[in-house]
Amino acid sequence: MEYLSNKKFPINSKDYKLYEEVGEGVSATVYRALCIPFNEIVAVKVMDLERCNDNLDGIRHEVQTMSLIDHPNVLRAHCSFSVGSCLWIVMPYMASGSCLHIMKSSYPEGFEQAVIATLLREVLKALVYLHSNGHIHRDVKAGNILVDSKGAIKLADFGVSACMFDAGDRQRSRNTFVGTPCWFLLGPYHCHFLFIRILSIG
Ligand SMILES: Nc1ncnc2c1ncn2[C@@H]1O[C@H](COP(=O)(O)OP(=O)(O)OP(=O)(O)O)[C@@H](O)[C@H]1O
Repeated sequence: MEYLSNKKFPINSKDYKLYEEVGEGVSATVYRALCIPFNEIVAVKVMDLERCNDNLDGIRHEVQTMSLIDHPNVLRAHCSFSVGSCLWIVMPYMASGSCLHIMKSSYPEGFEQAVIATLLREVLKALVYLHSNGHIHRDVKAGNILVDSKGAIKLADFGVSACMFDAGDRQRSRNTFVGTPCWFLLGPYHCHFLFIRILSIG
């Protein structure tokens, strides 16, 4: 089981070698990279803070959440630091990519039921952990369920997550619609169908 370790990842960009791009989101580009002192492959999410100027609070929240979480089914950050106008978030590398990517490349008809059941169990364990610690993910989708080289499943991307104990603006933000259009139109009572749809159609 992988829980918080005392391993201190370096917070200097010179200690990392960026390889190819492995993903691109609305706010960031993700690279496979080498952490040179540990000789360990990691993923580095590079966020251009100038491009996300109006959402610095959200980014701070994402980084804080990713550094504090400690559960085998939730993707955590090893460390984060700024490089010029960018923020680098160093994470474990999830070699098999997202469920969306796996479906698009190998299962265009969607996963088999047994695979869906396994993915569901792992994602639900992540959600139980997050909810019991006061976090709401708010963007559960196939592109945010990542798989590593050994088949371990982790929920990623806390860009629009919220905290149940937040006050002020962030508290109000819990009552707004965020995430990915099409998913948020479904309410919590449709959760079951939502998961089946996430994993069987994409
Ligand atoms: N640790 C990782 N290992 C391997 N690939 C990753 C990792 N983190 C992210 N990716 C890839 O990069 C893509 C984009 O990452 P992420 O969702 O964190 O960016 P984003 O800008 O917040 O995305 P969104 O558009 O969903 O808000 C993911 O869908 C995935 O394919």
